[in-house]
Amino acid sequence: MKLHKGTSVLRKNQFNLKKVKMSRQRILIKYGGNAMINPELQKEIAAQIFKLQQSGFEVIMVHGGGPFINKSLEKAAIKSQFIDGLRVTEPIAFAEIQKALIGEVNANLISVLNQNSLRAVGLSGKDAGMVTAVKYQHKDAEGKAVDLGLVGEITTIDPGLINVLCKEGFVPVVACIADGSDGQSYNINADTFAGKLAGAVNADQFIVLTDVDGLFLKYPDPDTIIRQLNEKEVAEHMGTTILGGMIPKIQSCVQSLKEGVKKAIILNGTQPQQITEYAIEKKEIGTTLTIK
Ligand SMILES: Nc1ncnc2c1ncn2[C@@H]1O[C@H](COP(=O)(O)OP(=O)(O)O)[C@@H](O)[C@H]1O
Ligand SMILES: CC(=O)N[C@@H](CCC(=O)OP(=O)(O)O)C(=O)O
Repeated sequence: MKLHKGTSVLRKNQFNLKKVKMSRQRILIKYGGNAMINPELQKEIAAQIFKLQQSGFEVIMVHGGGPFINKSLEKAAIKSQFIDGLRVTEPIAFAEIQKALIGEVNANLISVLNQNSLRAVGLSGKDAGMVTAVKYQHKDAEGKAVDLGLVGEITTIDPGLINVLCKEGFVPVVACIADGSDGQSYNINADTFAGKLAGAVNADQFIVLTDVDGLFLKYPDPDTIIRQLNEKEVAEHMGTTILGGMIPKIQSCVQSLKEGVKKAIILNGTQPQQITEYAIEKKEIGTTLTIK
């Protein structure tokens, strides 16, 4: 059949679009902590995500917001305690944490992203029952059970909503909270949440943004940055080189790789240009995790 010239161009474009969509790479970015507190940095992060989309990537963001939660709890005169990097979450604290993460951090982030050319959609794990959780049963170094309150462990993830949004060019921005089938809502460490979600949505790349260039062999000396680390080396460095906030970041990267993510890296979110330097310009930066 002979097609009208215009139609044939349209068909050709549609075909190309389909092809691009089918081969689109998906990047999940974890954004949190100190790299989040400066609004100017948030604008730059938005510009980086825009560049990724222009280059054909689908982008999903998971965010934390530790410093914002700390402020909210302080304001409400609720004491906050961390055990092994996890915030002990009493019900009264949970209410403030949920307000801070969904009502403040997520809402503000969405405004910044959408004022900077993106079509970002604010979510938490609760939406459409995307992420479900159970109470996390923590054990200390001696194997003794420790009650962390409403800290959750992810049980299921339904990637359907994320797939629909990404296909249409939206940027899902997900706060690290989920419901349990027991009627409780849970507070989940954002690194852990992000790594699990990266695996479940078949992300090609998982980028963890923090406030340093990567993992340093001798923290805080940036000249000792470790460019690549495999699972065996992670085990060797755990508790010696890998300390504090780096523990859940490294663990979530390894977890995501085990669940099929192709590349996992820690980059400096206070240097937002690192995102495209890594994903588009392929510069050798950050700390890359591997499982081989
Ligand atoms: N070996 C290490 N190399 C780099 N940073 C380290 C290392 N060990 C511990 N850290 C700490 O981990 C921090 C990042 O974790 P965290 O503060 O939880 O980040 P975020 O707030 O971005 O979630 C760094 O600022 C640093 O203080
Ligand atoms: C259970 C637990 O510790 N939850 C975290 C969730 C936020 C988070 O992880 O934020 P960052 O990524 O900014 O650290 C908390 O309450 O601080």
